[in-house]
This record gives sequence, structure tokens and C-alpha cells, in this order.
Amino acid sequence: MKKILITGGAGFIGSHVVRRFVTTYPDYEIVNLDKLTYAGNLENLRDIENQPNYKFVKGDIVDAAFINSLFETEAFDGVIHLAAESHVDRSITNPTEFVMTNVVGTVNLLNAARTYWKDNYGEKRFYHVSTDEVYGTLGEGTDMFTEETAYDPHSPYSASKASSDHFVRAYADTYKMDTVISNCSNNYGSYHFPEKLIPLSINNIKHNKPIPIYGKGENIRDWLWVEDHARAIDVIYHQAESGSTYNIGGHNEWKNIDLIKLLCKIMDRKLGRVEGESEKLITYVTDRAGHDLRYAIDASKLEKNLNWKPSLQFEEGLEKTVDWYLENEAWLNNVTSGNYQHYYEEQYTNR
Ligand SMILES: Cc1cn([C@H]2C[C@H](O)[C@@H](COP(=O)(O)OP(=O)(O)O[C@H]3O[C@H](CO)[C@@H](O)[C@H](O)[C@H]3O)O2)c(=O)[nH]c1=O
Repeated sequence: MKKILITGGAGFIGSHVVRRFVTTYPDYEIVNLDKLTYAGNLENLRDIENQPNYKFVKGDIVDAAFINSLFETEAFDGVIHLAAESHVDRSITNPTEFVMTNVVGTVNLLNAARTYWKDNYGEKRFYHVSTDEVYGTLGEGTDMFTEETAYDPHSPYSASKASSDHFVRAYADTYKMDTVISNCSNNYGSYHFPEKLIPLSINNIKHNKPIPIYGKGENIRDWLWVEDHARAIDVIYHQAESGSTYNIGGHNEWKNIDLIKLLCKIMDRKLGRVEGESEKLITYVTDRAGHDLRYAIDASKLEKNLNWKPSLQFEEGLEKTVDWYLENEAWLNNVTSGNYQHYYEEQYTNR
């Protein structure tokens, strides 16, 4: 039986990865380590929490002593590291928190792996799940980020992820650890905390609140269904060559404003509103500082080498996502009220 540590498994992408591994690999033992910050929520895993091959551990990757003791007691065969502070706007107001969790936290995990795996590095894999934002920004056009694109991060968030990527590669080179890194584009789907563009807009449209569009809404993002990302992580964890990097993306670029107009149309239909009603909620607000113009991922290495492809068309995925949020009203109400309300409302004041 293989024992895999998944960090950040109660978060948006992490919960989809945990669910996939728990259900696809009944002979693996999956240990989900999560600090349960505002963005981590055990409600995201209710459907699998009683599976015999699943265990949850609450803890902070910044606490080196705790991480060491976890590695000592659990004897992991591999790590899939997703725990991170992930919201660019929050990194602009509180960069240090991002350095602590994303850089120091990653180094603590690497150190524990280095210490407790030292007799069999080659058999134990450390997988760092990262972001396309490490590559910086593209102009409008047809060029894309490849695995060879030089790192050029602009936000404290992307600088922290770039730094942690560098540490992972440095540990592979220096200590000969088996590492892999993937850099993925924007994800969308169920269990996404409504501070990010798509779930925030769904929630605001539902409640007839303004949809804040930064700047002119001309920025471009490349959107991928979160379950396709989880499947890519599965494939990369099991099949990628040691030391490799894989880009993950959907070849699906959208200007923010066009995406929001499509979302408004879907919401009008689902909520029985007259077409055009939700679009009236669009409100242009002050731009994000250092706002990257365009991300576009070339995922051909992953497609060719590991035979992965996105499974869903964006329009279909967006409609499924809207359905999920409308059907899971209790989840949405919970994460926008009570203990979470403060985090949720910071969205409007923190830029
Ligand atoms: C929250 C919000 C965002 N935006 C804009 C900013 C971006 O151009 C675009 C998407 O914003 P966000 O949903 O915050 O996502 P973005 O900054 O692209 O970063 C996401 O995607 C990255 C991958 O590219 C991940 O590494 C990050 O963790 C994740 O947060 O929408 C708005 O116009 N209004 C908003 O209220």
C-alpha cells in the first residue's frame, strides 16, 4: 500500500485531487494535510471523508517541527504539494504571508523529505503543483508559455511560487531527490472560494450585486476545468520523468469581460431573468496593481508525452459550474457568511 501526502487537500484544486486519488486508487492511503485557512474547507470533501483509505490531518507547513514529526510517524511514499496562499490580491496587501506559506512551507516539506527519505530518494516522489503566473505576462497575440519560458513573476504571489519552484529544482539537483513540477493556468469548477473571478461573479449575479471588473476587463486568462487539472496531476505524478516540468492548460483564452458577459447570459437563463439583466451589474473598478495582461499555456508536451487532453468545452464547463453553485446554495452561503464573511468581504476593500 502506497501512502501519499497531499498538502492543501481541503482547498479548491486540492480537494479535487484528493477526491480523485481516494476514489481511483483504493489501494493507496491518502493523507490530506491542511491548515484550514479561510480557503480550506472540509465541506469540500464530505462525500469521501469516510473512505477507509483517507485520513485528514490539520496542520501548518510553516511549522517545521510538526512537519518533521509527521514525516517520522507516517513514512510517506510520495508528496503532492498543493498547500499555498493563492489569491493575487491578498498577496498585494500581505506579501509576507505568501513568503511564509509558499516559500518557507515548501522548503520545510523539502527538508523533511530530504531527511526522512534519504535512504531511498529514487523511490519517493516530491511533486510541486505550481502556476503559469511564474512566467509573467504575454502581450496580445499567439505566443504561449512553454516549459522553457524564463521565469518573470510580477506579483508577490507569483514571486513566491517562482521561488518555491526554484527550491524544488535546487533540491533535485543538490540532493538528487525525485521531483516534478507542473505549472497550470486558471482553474474553474466546483468548490472554488468566491473571491476568484468566476465564483465571485456567480455569487454577485445571484444576489444582484455589482460584478467588479478590474480596469477595462481586457486581461486574458486561459481557463481549465479543475477536474481536468486533477487528472493531469494524476498522470504527471505517475508517469512524468524525474526532474521534469509540465505545463497544464486548456487552450482556452478569454478576455475577462467576454467571459463575464457569457456568464451573465447563462445566469439570466438559469435564473429566469430577461436576457441582458445580469450584464447591468458589470461595474468597472480600479485595476489590480501590476495586473498581468495575458496568460496562455502551451500544454503540448503534456498532450504528446503523457497523452492528456482537456475533456470539457469551456461553455459546457461554465454551465456545469453555474449549476453546481446554484444547487449548492448551502455551501455558498456558508463560505460567504459567519466565520468566512470577513474574508469574503475583504474582496471589496483590499485592492
Ligand atoms: C477577483 C477578480 C478578478 N478580476 C480579474 C483579475 C484577473 O485578470 C482575472 C482572474 O482573476 P482571479 O480569479 O483572481 O485569478 P488570477 O489572478 O488570474 O489567478 C488565478 O490563476 C492562477 C493561474 O493562472 C493561479 O495561480 C492563482 O492562484 C489563481 O488565483 O479576473 C476582476 O476583474 N475582478 C475581480 O473581482
